[in-house]
This record gives sequence, C-alpha cells and structure tokens, in this order.
Amino acid sequence: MFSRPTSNSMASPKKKLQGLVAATITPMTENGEINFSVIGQYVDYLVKEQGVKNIFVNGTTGEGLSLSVSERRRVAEEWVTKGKDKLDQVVIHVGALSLKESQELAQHAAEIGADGIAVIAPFFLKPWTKDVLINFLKEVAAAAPALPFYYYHIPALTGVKIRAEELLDGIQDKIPTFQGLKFSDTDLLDFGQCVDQHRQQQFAFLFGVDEQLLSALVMGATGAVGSTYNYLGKKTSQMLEAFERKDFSLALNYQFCIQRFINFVVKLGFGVSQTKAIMTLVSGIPMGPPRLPLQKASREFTDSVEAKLKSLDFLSFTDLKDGKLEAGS
Ligand SMILES: CC(=O)N[C@@H]([C@@H](O)[C@H](O)[C@H](O)CO)[C@@H](O)CC(=O)C(=O)O
Repeated sequence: MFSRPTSNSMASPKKKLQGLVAATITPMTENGEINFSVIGQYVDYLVKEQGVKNIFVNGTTGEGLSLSVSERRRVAEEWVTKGKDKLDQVVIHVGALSLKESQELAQHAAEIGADGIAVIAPFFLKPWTKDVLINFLKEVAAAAPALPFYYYHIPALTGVKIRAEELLDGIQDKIPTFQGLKFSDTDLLDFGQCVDQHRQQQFAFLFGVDEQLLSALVMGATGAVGSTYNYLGKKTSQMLEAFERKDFSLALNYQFCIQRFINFVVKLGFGVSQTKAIMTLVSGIPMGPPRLPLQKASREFTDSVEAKLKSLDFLSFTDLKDGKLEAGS
C-alpha cells in the first residue's frame, strides 16, 4: 500500500516546492462515495495533458474537511501510490478542527512518504492570537518532524484573520520544519510583506488566487496552488514562462485570457462543485458530485460551460493573436 520509504530525519529542504501545484479534486461516485478507481487516470492527465507534477491533496477543492479521517488517509495513500515516479511532490492537507485528528493525519502523511503537509487554522473554536495559532500548528508539525510544513492561509473560509506576515515572524524558531506559505487571499500587501521579510529564508511562497497569479508573481510568488491548474495548467505554465522571459505583455495577455474564463464561471456561480463539473468536461474523467453540504453544479451551469469551452476550442487562446488581446471572448 505505502509506496515510499519513510524517514526519521528532520525535514530537509530537498527540492523546493515551486511552479504550479494542482489542488486536487476528490472524485466521487453518484452515490457520494470516493471514486478511487479514477485517481491513476487523473495523475496521468495532470502530468501528460496539463504538465502539472505537483499536487495538493485534501484541501478546499478536495473537500478534505468533508471527508472522514479514514477517507482522508485512503485518499492520501491513493495519490501517493499512483503518483509514484510520475509526480514530483505530493503535499497533503492535514488541517482539522481536532488537534488529535490533525496529528494523526500528519503522522500518516509521513508514513506513506508524502512530500509535505499543510494546515489551515482551526475554524470553529478559533485561535484569536498569533501565538495560539502557532502553538496549534507547532503541535501538528511535531507529529511529522521529517516533513516540510506549509501554513495554508485562507481567511475568507476559516474566518481566522491573523495576517500571514504576523504569523511568519519568527515561525521557524517555533516550527523548524516550516517551509512555506500557501496564501489563498487577495491581500497583496500582506503577501508582499511575507516575501519581503523572508527573502533570505528560501521559503516557498505559493499563491492561491489563480485569477490574480500574475500580480503575485510580481510580488515574488515562487509558485501557485489552485483548483484551475487541474484544467488550465498548461495555459498557466505559458504565462509563467512568459513571465520568466520577462515578456510581461504576453504574460498579461495570458492572465487576461485566464481571467475571462474564470470571470465567466464566477458570474454563473463558481465553487468546488463547479470545479468538479468543469474538470469532468475538460478531462473526460468523471469527478462526480460533491458531498453535502455542497450541491451538484446545475445542468444550466454545465451546459453554459460546455458551450463556452467549445467556443474557446477549450482555452486554446485562439483569441490571442500576435500577442494582442482581443476583446469579447
Ligand atoms: C477558495 C478557493 O477554492 N480557492 C482556490 C482557487 O484555486 C480558486 O478556485 C481560483 O482562484 C478561482 O477563483 C484555491 O486557493 C483552493 C486550494 O488551493 C485548495 O483547494 O486547497
């Protein structure tokens, strides 16, 4: 079952997590059970069709907090097993309301040979100060002392508004395995200051608002974790490449094209359920419905997106001519 050897050594920075990281969907059957049978095919799709070799499992997109602990363990195992020799890094989100559950999942991630763990702030009984949040994160990180640890900042969903900049101040003294930040928020002042104040430390700064990634690259993002990289991975990579080449005008054109699609779905009502529907349409792999309390994407949504995808020749950027942005597509 477990595919990679475990290690008892302290976390070593090894390969830095960078570039695109797909926040994986948890495929489900029509009756709400996890559909493990398509995960192997999903890995191949990400690698071959989207060029994405890093994944973030059991996060928001993966409905991690809607799964039981035993399901989360099995999902993590399946991704690690199926990703062996194909994926570069598999990071498991192990955040939970219960510290014990989070520690169990962290330890399990280490046992199965995952490449890192990430944790959100607990969001029912909440930590109200930086020190309390750090103490919680530290206890989880200590359960997997050989794994790189990432803090997953998503204040709009957790309701924990402690600024990331504040949290990062002195974090490695408390959490020696701290390796980076997954920043799913639009506050670029906070994000920029995280980068600015930790330039020497080689942290990974992973941005999580896909439609604004270019702005975060300017601010110093070293990578990105997001739902759209499941089906827009290749296109977003083109934006990253243009940015690397300092062709900012082309990079902006790519970002605008990506925004047009995201804006289209946002106007229809966009979230995890709709991500499942889009991914099913684009990849042909059945992602199934979400689990309650989420509702399946409507037929109207799926039909509109299908028509849009056809008109775009699925985001082939045919509307991007000679590096110029054409309006209205
Ligand atoms: C709130 C939310 O789901 N944000 C997404 C984005 O990728 C988002 O879907 C995208 O920017 C479109 O708005 C990611 O940050 C979530 C994520 O990385 C995860 O699933 O853990």
